[in-house]
Amino acid sequence: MKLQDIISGKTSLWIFGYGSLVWKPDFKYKRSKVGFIQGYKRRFWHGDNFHRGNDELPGRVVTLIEDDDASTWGVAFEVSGSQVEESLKYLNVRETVCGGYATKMVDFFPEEAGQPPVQALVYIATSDNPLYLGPASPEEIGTQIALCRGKTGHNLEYLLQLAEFMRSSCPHVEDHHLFSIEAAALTVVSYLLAVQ
Ligand SMILES: N[C@@H](CCC(=O)N[C@@H](CS)C(=O)NCC(=O)O)C(=O)O
Repeated sequence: MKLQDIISGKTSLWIFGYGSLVWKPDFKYKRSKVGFIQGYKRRFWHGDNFHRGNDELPGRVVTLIEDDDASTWGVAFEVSGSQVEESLKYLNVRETVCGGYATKMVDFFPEEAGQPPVQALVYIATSDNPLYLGPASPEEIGTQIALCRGKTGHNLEYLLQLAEFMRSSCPHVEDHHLFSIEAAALTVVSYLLAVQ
């Protein structure tokens, strides 16, 4: 895949989303496919002081951690022609400038049987990123998410929308990390509502 061919619109570009992009891409695309990438696990180990948190109370959003035995399910979006530049410009601000994510090319495997893998662009926040928060228990992460909000909305929305995507579009995938955090966050929310 040559960058020149993509920019000139000769070939399309696939962009893989595994967090907010799966339920809110907010850029124009030609088509999308559910599928997975190999060699990475999705973890709520990245901080967010813009979209879902602030400097005092950073939210938690997902990133990808290298793990040869893991795969991460999400959605790949195909962009072509003018959509390429438009989507990359938009994502550069949303993901890189505001979110601290860097880009990488990976193989994306569509869920449909017999479909060959395609190269896809993915946004990953690495552990050397100043916003990186690292591992914590589901209870700690769930509590942080239940209490945080930022310029785009509540951190809880970010969590619940991703959990709902996985249940509805990837029902065969058991994502213990995601669903244990969802359960912990909902426990905190039900407690806060009960003591109101
Ligand atoms: N790069 C991942 C995660 C993207 C993500 O969650 N990025 C945050 C930036 S910190 C975002 O776009 N948030 C928008 C929102 O929370 O609505 C993906 O492909 O979905």
